[in-house]
Amino acid sequence: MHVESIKLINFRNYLKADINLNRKLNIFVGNNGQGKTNLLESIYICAFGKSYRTNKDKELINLSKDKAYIGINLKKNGFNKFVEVKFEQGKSKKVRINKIEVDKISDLFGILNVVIFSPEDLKLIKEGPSERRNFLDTEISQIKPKYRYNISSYNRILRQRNNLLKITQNDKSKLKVLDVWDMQISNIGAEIILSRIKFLNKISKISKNIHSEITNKLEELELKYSPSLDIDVNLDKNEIVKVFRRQLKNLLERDIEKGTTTIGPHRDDIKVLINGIDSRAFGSQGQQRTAALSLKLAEVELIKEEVGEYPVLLLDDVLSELDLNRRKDLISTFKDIQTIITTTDDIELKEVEKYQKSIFYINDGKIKPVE
Ligand SMILES: Nc1ncnc2c1ncn2[C@@H]1O[C@H](COP(=O)(O)OP(=O)(O)OP(=O)(O)O)[C@@H](O)[C@H]1O
Repeated sequence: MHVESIKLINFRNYLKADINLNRKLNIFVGNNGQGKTNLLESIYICAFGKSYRTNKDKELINLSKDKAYIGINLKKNGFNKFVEVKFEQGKSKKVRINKIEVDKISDLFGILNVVIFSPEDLKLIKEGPSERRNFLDTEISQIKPKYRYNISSYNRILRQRNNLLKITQNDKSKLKVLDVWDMQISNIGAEIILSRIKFLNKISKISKNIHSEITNKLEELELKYSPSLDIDVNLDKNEIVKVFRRQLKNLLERDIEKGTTTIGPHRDDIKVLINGIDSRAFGSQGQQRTAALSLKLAEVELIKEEVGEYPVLLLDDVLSELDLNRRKDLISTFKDIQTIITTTDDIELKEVEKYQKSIFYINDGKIKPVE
C-alpha cells in the first residue's frame, strides 16, 4: 500500500500544504523545528485517528486558527481510499473515509497500515509495562480492527467496576452487582489475552530471526507474554474466563480496599529476553535499541503476512542514530516499501543515490520538492 498525496490545512505549523509522494523512498530534509515530525504525525493520525505525541487534539490545530484538516489519498490492494480528519476547537474530531463520516474513530483501523520508527522506540524496552501494552494494542488493532473495539469495551467495563469498588468501600450492599461486571470483564479480558498471546507468538518468531541477523547471530531475542493473572498461556478461552473470575473473587477484599481492579490485561506485560535475560533490567542501551528495532521490523513483516501488503513506513530522524553500515542496510531493506524519512542532514542523501526516491525540503511549515 502507499500514500499518494497529503493535504494539510492549518495543521500544526502547516497553513497549507499539498504533497505528492513517491511510491518508494521519500526524504524530508529540514532543520530542527521546521515541521518534519508534524508531517509524519499527520499520516499517523490518518491510520489511528489519534496522534502518538499528544492526547490533546487542540494542539494539532495551528495556534492562530480554530480548525484543521488532514486529507490523505492512498492505494491499498489496488483500491483508492480517501481518508480525512477534521479538527475544530471545542468539538470532537470528525473522520471520513471516501467522503462518508464514520461513527467510531476505531472504524479507521486497518484502512492505512503504518509502522513508525522513532528515537522514542527505546521506551518500548526500557520503560514500564504500559509502553509494551500500548505497542501490543496498537499493532494488533492494525491487523485485527475488532480488537480495538474489545479494548474500548474492556476499558469501559473496568472503569465501571472500579467505580463500584470505590462505592462498596462505604456501602457493602452494592457488592451484589459486582458479579455482572466480573462476568463481562473476564469474558472480554480473556479474548484480549488470547489475541495478545497469538500476536506475540507470531511476532516473536519473526523478530527472533531479524534480531539474530542484525547481531550476527550473537543474540537470541525472545518475547513472552507475562500475564497478571496466574494462568498458563496455553489455556483456552473458557478456562481463562474461569480462572479470571475465580481470581477476581479471591482478590476482592484487596481490590475494594484499593478501589481498583488489580489483575487483568490492563496490568499485563511482555518480557523481552536477550539470550534468556530480561533486557529491560539488564540490557545495555545498544542492546535495548536493537531489540526495539527488531520488534518494529518484525511488525512490518507481520503486517505484510496478515494484510497482504507492506505498511507505509515512517522513519522519524532515526538514521542519524545508526552507524553507516546499519543505515545502509536499513535503507536497502526498505527500498521497495513506501518509506517516509525525515532527516536534518543532507549527507544522508548520498546513501540513497541509487534508489528511486523523491526529496523535499521543509522550512517553517513549507514543503518544497527537489526537481
Ligand atoms: N499547533 C501548532 N501551531 C503552530 N505551530 C506549531 C503547532 N504545534 C507545533 N508547532 C511548531 O512546529 C514546529 C515543530 O515541528 P516538528 O516537531 O515537526 O519539528 P521537526 O522539523 O521534526 O524538528 P526536529 O528536527 O527538532 O525534531 C515548532 O516550530 C513548533 O512551534
